[in-house]
This record gives sequence, structure tokens and C-alpha cells, in this order.
Amino acid sequence: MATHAGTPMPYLTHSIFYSLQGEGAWSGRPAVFVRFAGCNLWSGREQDRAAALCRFCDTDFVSTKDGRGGRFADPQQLVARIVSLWPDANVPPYVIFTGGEPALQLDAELITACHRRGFQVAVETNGTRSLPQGLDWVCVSPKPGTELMIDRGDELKLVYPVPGLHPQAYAGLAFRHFYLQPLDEGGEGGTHIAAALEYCLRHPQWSLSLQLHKWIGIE
Ligand SMILES: C[S@@+](CC[C@H](N)C(=O)[O-])C[C@H]1O[C@@H](n2cnc3c(N)ncnc32)[C@H](O)[C@@H]1O
Ligand SMILES: Nc1nc2[nH]cc(C(=O)O)c2c(=O)[nH]1
Ligand code: SF4
Ligand SMILES: [Mg+2]
Repeated sequence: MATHAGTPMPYLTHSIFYSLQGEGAWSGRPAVFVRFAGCNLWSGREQDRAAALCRFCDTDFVSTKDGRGGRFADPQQLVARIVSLWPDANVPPYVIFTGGEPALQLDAELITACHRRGFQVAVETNGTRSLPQGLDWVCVSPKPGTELMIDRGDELKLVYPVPGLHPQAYAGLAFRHFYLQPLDEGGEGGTHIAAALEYCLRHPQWSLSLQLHKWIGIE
């Protein structure tokens, strides 16, 4: 795991929970989510949102809600929590690392520890930081005004419409799936869905990702 002057760095998580993947190509698939605390594009505080590099975030990754997250001293402790949430040992387990920005904390040791327990390992990242080796599914969601360090992967998922984020700028990258996810933002939901739908219909390289979890009221 990551170390600081030889001392292991703990993992800081906002929450760990079991739900359905609500977005993209695996939408509907049961998964354990690990939401890491912290992001390099926003502090997570509302008073900083207007000046942040990423301003439309729909997620609380700061508070540690009712003991569902917190600090884990090493990969084994964190994986033990992940395993405890998977309900059926006969079905290959699936874990999604998200946040906040998971690339700030996820490392090869944690991925290896998940693999040893039989997990397939996915990540949701803003693509501005390098990723450790060994991931089974990489979803990149670029943000305006940032430099994309991860320009290949399994899934590129663009929030739409967002000024400065143009699908054609990403259409030539080496991803297997391309998704537009309507921007969920106070009251404009229908307009954004219509705009994303129209873009997908005109440009069939792109598919629509509708954040299923929000429609059915799960996390
Ligand atoms: C909360 S982010 C965490 C992972 C990583 N930091 C990232 O941005 O990809 C998870 C996903 O939600 C998307 N997202 C965030 N805010 C959104 C919003 N208001 N509407 C639609 N999608 C949003 C992000 O683009 C990303 O694909
Ligand atoms: N159900 C559900 N699916 C998701 N897929 C990506 C999410 C995220 O916040 O990264 C997310 C989330 O927050 N909830
Ligand atoms: S990069 Fe991801 S976690 Fe960070 S503020 Fe943007 S959407 Fe939220
Ligand atoms: Mg989310």
C-alpha cells in the first residue's frame, strides 16, 4: 500500500455500501461500492463549489455517515469490510471503487487483496491521475478544463451538457464504450435528458446512461 516515510497510509472512506451499479455498461449489476473520501477537483464543501475545477458534483464524499465508512489501516481491513457486504459466496463478487476521486488512494496492494478474495474490481475516475495496475474495469469521466491522463479504458462516461465538455473531443479515444450521462442539476433534469438523448440518436457511437439508482431511489 502507499507509504509515507515508510509508514503505511490508511485508506479514508466516506462510505462502503452494497447497491446496484446505476450507470453505464454494467447498469443494474449488484456491486459493493467503496466511496473514498476526498477529490482533487473539489474540496466537497458547498462554499468552495463555485470556484472548484469540478462544479456539478452530485456526491457527498466528505462526511463519514453513521459509521459506514471511516479509516482502514491496511488493505486486509478494508477488504474484510467489502467481503462482509457480499451476500452470496457462490456468485463472483464485484467491487466498484469511487469517491471522491479513487485514484488518490487506490493502489495495487488493495486491488490484489480484492482479487485474492475473488472480486472483479472496477473504478470510476475523473482520469486526471494515474491508476494502479490490475483493474478489471476502468470508467473515465473527464471534467472540463482538466488534462486527461487516462485516455484509454473500458468506458468513457461524459456528463452532458456541460460547457467545455464536447463529446467529439473524446470520440477518438481508445475506449470500448461511450456514454453520455445527463447532467443532474436543480430542475433542469428533463432538458438535459432530452439534449443527451438527441445527441446519442444523432451520434450512435454514444449510448445514454440514466443513473438508474436515482430513478428507483437507491444509493
Ligand atoms: C461522483 S463521481 C466519483 C468518481 C470520479 N471522481 C469521477 O468524477 O468520475 C461518479 C460519477 O458521477 C458523475 N457525476 C457527478 N456529478 C454528476 C451530476 N450532477 N450529474 C450526472 N453525473 C454526475 C461523474 O462524472 C462520475 O461519472
Ligand atoms: N448506484 C450507484 N451507482 C453508481 N455508479 C457510479 C456511482 C458513483 O457515484 O461513482 C454510483 C452511485 O453513487 N450509485
Ligand atoms: S471529480 Fe468526481 S468526485 Fe470530484 S468533484 Fe467531480 S464528480 Fe465529484
Ligand atoms: Mg454517484
